[in-house]
Amino acid sequence: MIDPNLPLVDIHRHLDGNIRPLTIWELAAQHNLALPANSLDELLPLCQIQDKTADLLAFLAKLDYGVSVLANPDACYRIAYENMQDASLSGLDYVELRFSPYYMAQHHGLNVADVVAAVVQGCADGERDFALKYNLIGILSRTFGTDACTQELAGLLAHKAHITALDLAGDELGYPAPIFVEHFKQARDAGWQITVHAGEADGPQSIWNAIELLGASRIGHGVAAQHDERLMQYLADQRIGIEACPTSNYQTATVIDTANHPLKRFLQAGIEVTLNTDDPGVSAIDISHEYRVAHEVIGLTVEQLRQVQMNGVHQAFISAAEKQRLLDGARAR
Ligand SMILES: O=c1[nH]cnc2c1ncn2[C@@H]1O[C@H](CO)[C@@H](O)[C@H]1O
Ligand SMILES: [Zn+2]
Repeated sequence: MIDPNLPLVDIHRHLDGNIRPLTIWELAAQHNLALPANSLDELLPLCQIQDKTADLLAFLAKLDYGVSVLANPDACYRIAYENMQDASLSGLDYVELRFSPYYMAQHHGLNVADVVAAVVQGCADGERDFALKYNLIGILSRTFGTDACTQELAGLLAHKAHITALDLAGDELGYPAPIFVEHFKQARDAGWQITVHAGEADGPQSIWNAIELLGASRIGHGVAAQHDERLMQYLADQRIGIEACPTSNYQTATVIDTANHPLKRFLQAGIEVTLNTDDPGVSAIDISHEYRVAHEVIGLTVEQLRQVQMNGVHQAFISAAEKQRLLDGARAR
């Protein structure tokens, strides 16, 4: 299903939604933190999805266990480093890891910029040890409101050169794009690319807002675009990519069943759809699972899967020369 002669990338992957359960367990023990579980087996159903949740917010609550054990910057370093190892083990040639430093800092009152520094170092060491390319995307967690996002942005800007893009994630319905216009203006001024979670819990207007008000050149999920023909045409014409994450969309009840995911429809409309994992640790999946689902459940042909794989390269936040290096590397194996 995955073509070994093409690069394999994952460009929508939350590193704070991919904390190993064993690491959660070990960090809790190391820092004397209580978990509502007496064993690793009891922890699993708390921090991983069982089939599906009622809605996006119920899904997002599952991420809280992982970040609750980030007691110091070393713990943040560890999960970043392990994310690079996980990405390498799943066969990725290139990964864009996104993270919300305010969310990671919040439980233990860590300094936001220190969290960013630890993540930057963990990923850089992981790149050296596990031989895969990466870029980091900073997240503003909209759920905490505009003031917290101002702090979060400042922490990310303190390490501006190590961050490639800015994203907006969390409660899309409660905290819509228009209240973050100023944050994203600063991000664009810093030279960052923009991708925004939109059309996941809210409708097509949220996607228009992400593009027109925040400057998004990629859209996370974008499921609601299927209800707006003009928007689908616009995404195709402007080559604004959709970062599709089908299993996450099923688990958050964004789609009723995976077979009805609009991935195929988007491809037919000429949109550069990519295939990604979102929160692989919480969803208990990996990238090969998503390709299998796209083929067996959503019904993409082998040729369409190859198209999706290539779209990931096209939409990656890297230069044309770096894209060519990925293509050459894959062809040579
Ligand atoms: O599928 C998703 N939709 C919206 N927000 C998400 C999703 N997965 C994780 N986060 C949010 O991203 C930040 C951590 O990286 C947190 O704000 C978490 O709630
Ligand atoms: Zn996401």
